Amino acid sequence: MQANPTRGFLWSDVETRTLLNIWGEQDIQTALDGNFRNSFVYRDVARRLGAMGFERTPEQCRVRIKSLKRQYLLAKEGNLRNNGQYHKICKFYDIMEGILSNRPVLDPQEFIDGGAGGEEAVDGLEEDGEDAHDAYSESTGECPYPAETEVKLEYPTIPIPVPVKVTVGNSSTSVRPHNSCQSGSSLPARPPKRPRKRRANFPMEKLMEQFLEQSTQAEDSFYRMEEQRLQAEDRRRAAEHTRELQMLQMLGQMFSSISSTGPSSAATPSKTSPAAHAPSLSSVSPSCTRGQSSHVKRSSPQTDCLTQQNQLFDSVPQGLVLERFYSLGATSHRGMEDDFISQVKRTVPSLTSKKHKGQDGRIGIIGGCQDYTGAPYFAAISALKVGADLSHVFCTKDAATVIKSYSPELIVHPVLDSPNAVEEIEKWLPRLHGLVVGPGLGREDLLLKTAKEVIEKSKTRDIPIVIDADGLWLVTQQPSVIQGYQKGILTPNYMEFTRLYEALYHEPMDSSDHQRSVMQLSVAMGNLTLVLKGEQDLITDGSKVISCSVEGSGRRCGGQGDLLSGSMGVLAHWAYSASAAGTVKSVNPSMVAAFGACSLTRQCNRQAFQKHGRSTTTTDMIQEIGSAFKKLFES
Ligand SMILES: NC(=O)C1=CN([C@@H]2O[C@H](COP(=O)(O)OP(=O)(O)OC[C@H]3O[C@@H](n4cnc5c(N)ncnc54)[C@H](OP(=O)(O)O)[C@@H]3O)[C@@H](O)[C@H]2O)[C@@H](O)CC1
Ligand SMILES: Nc1ncnc2c1ncn2[C@@H]1O[C@H](COP(=O)(O)OP(=O)(O)OP(=O)(O)O)[C@@H](O)[C@H]1O
Repeated sequence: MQANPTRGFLWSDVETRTLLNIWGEQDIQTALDGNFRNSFVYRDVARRLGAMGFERTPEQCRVRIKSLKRQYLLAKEGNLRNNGQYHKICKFYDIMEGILSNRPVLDPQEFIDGGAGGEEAVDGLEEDGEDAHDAYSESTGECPYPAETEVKLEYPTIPIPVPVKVTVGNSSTSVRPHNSCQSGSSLPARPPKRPRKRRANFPMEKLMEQFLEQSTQAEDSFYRMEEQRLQAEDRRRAAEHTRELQMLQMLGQMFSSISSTGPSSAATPSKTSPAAHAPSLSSVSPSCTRGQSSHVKRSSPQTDCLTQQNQLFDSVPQGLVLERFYSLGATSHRGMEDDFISQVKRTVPSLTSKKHKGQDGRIGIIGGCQDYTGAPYFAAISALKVGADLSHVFCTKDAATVIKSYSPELIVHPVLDSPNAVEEIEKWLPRLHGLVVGPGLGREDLLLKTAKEVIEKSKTRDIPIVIDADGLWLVTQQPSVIQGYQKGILTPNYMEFTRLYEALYHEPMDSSDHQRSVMQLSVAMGNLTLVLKGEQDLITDGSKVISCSVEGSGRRCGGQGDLLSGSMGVLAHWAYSASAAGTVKSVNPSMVAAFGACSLTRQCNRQAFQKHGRSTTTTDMIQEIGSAFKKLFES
């Protein structure tokens, strides 16, 4: 698809988030700060965006980033943070803050004046003073704003309801609504340049709020329309993609039936060619998880995916499938797994006699009700076995005695269904390093409400939060409870994933392309780290997908997900501590923790299965945590 140069301002939220993701990546930021020509950097940004399915020119990316920076600075400068107004001005404030707070201080004037500075210059497109003004208008569809207000926002060329009237001293200035501004040849004459000192007398903040509110409304309605259009386009593309795959599969079947009737059928000739250059098929499965087979009649669930995958790889020219896979920016080869394992190793705290109890982690589990007592126990004991010093369970009254009876190691609080549950749990939050919400929580409104409030309070304390099981049910009802919280990790199984996807996108996910779906969902959740559990665990933070395919076994007993979430709670605490201490760099700590916990769970499964075979239970797996951990992360 060709990038459309006339669509400069038409950026959907998802597209913008994806752009910010890419732009915020360490290597891009370093390149922008360093000696590279920015034109090269934005070319790379555009290429990566293209790989995610959004075709944009480098210039469009650059202008969009510049505009976002401007909005961010206006919001920041406008001192609107306290009353929460800043989000109206800059929807992506939190993401920008996350990225820009790690960068050298920005000069707000640089963006307000529209002058080119550092990162802004691009070969042949340098912006400077007034020229920058025009270049900006043309490529974004935004109109120049009277110079004395110094407000430049990105918004589409649709009517803004009421022109804002502004009084400066004795003179009154009518701020022209945006639709008066046409792109290209019909651009109005540029307003006369005013001396800068007049700006000081202007009632800037009030005007800015008023104007921005109106333009944001107009922008919102425009984006809604645009979103609908993009969704329709996505549906069309998905249908096309499915048709393509079906045709290729039919072709493959035709070829194999021809060759199997031929004289050399015993050598399965249809397979020889693709298999010869198939790069580690076991770790490259763009579409298969256990869940997908629920749509397919299956005789042997454990081999189902492999069979489907092999059929596809056998019948379809390899390049087609792999190209699509890699074009999504996904990496899943062995080297990537090794990299992540060594990152996890770096986060593991050393065991020294200088430490006191609690320093290696105090983890809280929110869950446990009359029906489910096993799940919170599994999660809490796994946290301890991985290496946390203390593990707390906050459960209902009737679950508490049962959970206590499983293990004297756990600290059990029977508070979840008490009238002042939130206050009771909040008392403990200052002492907790990680929270796991959901194992055995149940779906009663009252308990979900308590869980929601505890999540809100934990966010203000910057505690890493893993959400699993019924906690994901809550997120499906109210995604905003965790949306955009960078220390949040969601761990859905296939069922939980589809529910969440449909809640956010209002349409079924593309079950032929899980890589893309996890990425989309993560972006829609504000770049939350997401683990789609299955034959391979797919882990993403919206910028890339890594897959964990450490060998497990075919045994799928209930509770493995609880082992995963409990251990992830500890590893998340360790990863964020290591990141703060500079021990791990240039990598999202949540991704490291997620990868570590997935590898560990699978390794436990494998070891337990070697001993117990079909009778393996989660308790057997928990007994393997010590040796599995040592094998993976301490060898
Ligand atoms: N010992 C205990 O106390 C334990 C308690 N637990 C606690 O139970 C609570 C509810 O959790 P949950 O597991 O029943 O709900 P959920 O995951 O929505 O499954 C519902 C249905 O979805 C399906 N399904 C599931 N996975 C799928 C897949 N990959 N691919 C395709 N389909 C899949 C499957 O449907 P089926 O195939 O049976 O028709 C399944 O029955 C929660 O609090 C949890 O923590 C557990 O931790 C276990 C140990
Ligand atoms: N088909 C599979 N092959 C290998 N490992 C798997 C497979 N499915 C899941 N796993 C492993 O088991 C772990 C738990 O995933 P699972 O899908 O069982 O979660 P869950 O349904 O939430 O568990 P729970 O029973 O605790 O609710 C995952 O991290 C993954 O590593």
